[in-house]
Amino acid sequence: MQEKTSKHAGAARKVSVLGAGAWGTAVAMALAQRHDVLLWGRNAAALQAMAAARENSYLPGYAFPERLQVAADFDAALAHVIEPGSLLIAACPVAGLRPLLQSLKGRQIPNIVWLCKGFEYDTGLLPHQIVREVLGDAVAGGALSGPSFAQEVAKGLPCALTIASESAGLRACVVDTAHGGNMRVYSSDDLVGVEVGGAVKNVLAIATGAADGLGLGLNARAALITRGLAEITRLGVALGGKNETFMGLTGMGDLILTCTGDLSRNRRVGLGLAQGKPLDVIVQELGHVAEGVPCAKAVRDLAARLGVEMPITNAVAGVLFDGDQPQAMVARLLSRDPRGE
Ligand SMILES: NC(=O)c1ccc[n+]([C@@H]2O[C@H](COP(=O)([O-])OP(=O)(O)OC[C@H]3O[C@@H](n4cnc5c(N)ncnc54)[C@H](O)[C@@H]3O)[C@@H](O)[C@H]2O)c1
Ligand SMILES: O=P(O)(O)OC[C@H](O)CO
Repeated sequence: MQEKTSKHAGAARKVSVLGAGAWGTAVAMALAQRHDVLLWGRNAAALQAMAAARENSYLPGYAFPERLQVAADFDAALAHVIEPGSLLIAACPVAGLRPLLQSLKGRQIPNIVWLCKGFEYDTGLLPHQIVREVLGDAVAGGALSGPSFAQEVAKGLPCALTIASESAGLRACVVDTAHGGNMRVYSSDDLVGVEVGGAVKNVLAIATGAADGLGLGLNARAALITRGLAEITRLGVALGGKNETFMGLTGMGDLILTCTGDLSRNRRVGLGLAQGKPLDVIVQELGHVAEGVPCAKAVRDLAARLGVEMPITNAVAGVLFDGDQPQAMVARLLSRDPRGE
């Protein structure tokens, strides 16, 4: 894992990353160690500043590799990946995925990979379902997910991710492109399981942040993470995911990272709620997306429709949207009837 160039590292490819937030930039930087990467963002002024400084102010102090170029021209980003075997990466939040994909409709695009973790707020759809709705079945696509803070990846620290796709060709292309150096990439055909794990862990990180912020201790934290994993698994299996996926990188792995790592924006939402800060103030202070907020509402609605029990998610949604106090969230969880584990 510490080797600079793995023997599995594939030949240089063309990659375009659409979305120049923290994660899109960190992934672009990692891939530009070996590939020609073009990073596109919708804010031309921010892109110009990045091109001049050779860094993104979201990730201060981490210089862009030579093979990373930035562009505000959407057509140029698509032209960059015209050759077969190239990779297009959608790196926006879930809320931006549908509009971004709509601008790809009717264009010639290669394999597409998305990095967002959540359910769409209004529809309750997972990212792959949005991709299918907008682009149809003809385009091979997959979700790249797993425990990964942008700052650590930008710094070049080791991480392990999973590419989930129903297309074996897409999985092979992504492994060939991204596996190597300090990044390990595993494959899975369980798109639903991988996406559900990545989405719901954000809600549970809000719960854990709130519990830690209230000083409830490490025992409470471990209980929330463990029962949270049971909750993720129940929903994921009900939606067609595989049980074992939730024990892997995109399930338990990402849940542990996000619930315990102070780099997590979702955990920081929970810490802020415990301090009594209003949600809009917390979100404004973050300056980044916290997917667990819209996801809590989408998951609460979906679980109710499916008859899946999700007490921690419901308690988080109560604090976020119904004016419940974080202390009441804990009391509500503790007062549930005893049951078999
Ligand atoms: N930051 C991380 O450590 C990390 C790690 C793994 C996964 N993710 C996931 O990646 C996604 C993006 O997170 P981030 O950290 O980059 O968020 P961020 O808040 O740092 O940046 C989001 C970026 O997306 C852009 N954007 C929004 N809507 C868009 C649209 N329609 N078209 C193009 N660009 C659009 C914004 O302008 C902004 O630059 C989220 O779903 C997040 O959960 C983040
Ligand atoms: O900062 P968060 O809470 O959005 O989490 C980032 C990544 O999803 C961790 O894998």
